[in-house]
Amino acid sequence: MAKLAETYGTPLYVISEDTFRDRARGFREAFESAFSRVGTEVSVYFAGKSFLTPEVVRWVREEGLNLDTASGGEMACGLRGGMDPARMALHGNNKSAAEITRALDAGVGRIVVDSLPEIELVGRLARTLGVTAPVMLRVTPGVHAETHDFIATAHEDQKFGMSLAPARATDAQAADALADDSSVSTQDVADGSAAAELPSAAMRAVSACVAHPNIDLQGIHCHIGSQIFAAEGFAQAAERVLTFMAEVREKFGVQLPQLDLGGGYGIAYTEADTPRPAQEIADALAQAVQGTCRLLDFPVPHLSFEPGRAIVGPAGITLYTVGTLKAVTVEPGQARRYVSVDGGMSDNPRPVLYGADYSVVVADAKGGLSTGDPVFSRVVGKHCESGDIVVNTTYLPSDLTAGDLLAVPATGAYCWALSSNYNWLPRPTVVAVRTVDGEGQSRVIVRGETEDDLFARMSVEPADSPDVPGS
Ligand SMILES: Cc1ncc(COP(=O)(O)O)c(C=O)c1O
Ligand SMILES: N[C@@H](CCCC[NH3+])C(=O)O
Repeated sequence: MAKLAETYGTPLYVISEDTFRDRARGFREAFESAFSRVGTEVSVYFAGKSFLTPEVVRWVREEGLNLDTASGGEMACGLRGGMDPARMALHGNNKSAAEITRALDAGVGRIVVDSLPEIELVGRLARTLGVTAPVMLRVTPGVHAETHDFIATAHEDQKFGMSLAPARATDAQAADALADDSSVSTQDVADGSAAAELPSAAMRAVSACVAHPNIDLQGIHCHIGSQIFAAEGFAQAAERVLTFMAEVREKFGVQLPQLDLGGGYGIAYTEADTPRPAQEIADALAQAVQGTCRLLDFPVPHLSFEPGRAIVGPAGITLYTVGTLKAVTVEPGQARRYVSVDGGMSDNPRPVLYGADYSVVVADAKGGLSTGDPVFSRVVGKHCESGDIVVNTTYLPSDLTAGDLLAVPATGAYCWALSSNYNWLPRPTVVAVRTVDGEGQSRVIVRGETEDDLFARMSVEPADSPDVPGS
């Protein structure tokens, strides 16, 4: 770590290619083996939103995973990294016509449609291009995942997906649908008597897809949220979506061949987190899917999964250099030492966004040699925000001094991906490390930004332009 910091400077994101590959392969093999025992195949998509560069795309494809993208930019990165478009998925609750056209043109394997209006848009664009769009429908199964509200995505009152719950006449969308349906009178809408007849948004979406000649409806997608430990939520979601697929079969005579259960598997940020091994999650899910399919007399579909954090999160570490140290009285007789480092919320906004906890270790030689007592500490960044916390509560040795090196583990996911230039801090370098023939190697996979990079995108008036009088 000290050598990396010396070579590349800090703050520094360090990504272990070996850990990434091991975890990517581990997830793929765990899901493949669990579901082969219940007689079906699986595809594992790496969720690119967690951390994506062309180099990462190469690791993903070499390990036999597919790629989940959530924007035109992520899709472009996948293509630039050499991913077969057929092995890519495009997500998003507000895809632009340009993004959809690009996906159709490139031959992206699945477009995960998020809303009723999007079906119309995808269908129209596919017709214009003379192609058939491969579509999955994202539904919200109404599962309340135990995680931070901002990263839970399967309950009703949020922006993603289409509800499986029957619509009520009071719903704005439902009222529109009823108004469009000539078999229902305005009076029925007004007094709500047609409500029981009204199908869910998800069922109406299936109906629209089935009717469209340029849409090939392949299956259903759901994603209950992120950083989830309990397998029950995933199993419950699978059960509800499979029940819906059986209803689709009954209503439309169509047996959808694909079920995508998204990602969301939690990782350990601190010792308090207890993630389950991939094999355990996969086995539990395979059992739940098989059990539900038996009950419904529905053939087990092809399954897909989209882990992001669980693959890249533990592969990343951020290195910081200690700067200012300050003791603050918390209450009489109790002090907290504030340890400021040379980065913060611009390279990791997760603590301020989600109250996320991290751990920290001293990463230079002193880490191993220190005889200093542990001191109650908080590691903070250098930004103009008091919420700019890196590690909320920790103990660091009393002899910690400016210039020491700290390492924060488990920063591989949603740190670089969410980074910013707040306070004009250039984004740090990302260096990938691996072991070849017993030798550690490192190389830059994303060059750190310089001030010139930041100025390069701005109009800069010549220094001799006149000041506004009086200013
Ligand atoms: C549709 C979808 N798939 C996959 C993921 C990846 O989630 P995670 O990184 O928690 O595995 C997300 C993010 O929550 C998502 O929205
Ligand atoms: N950005 C979130 C995860 C969002 C997952 C994408 N839907 C996090 O850092 O935990």
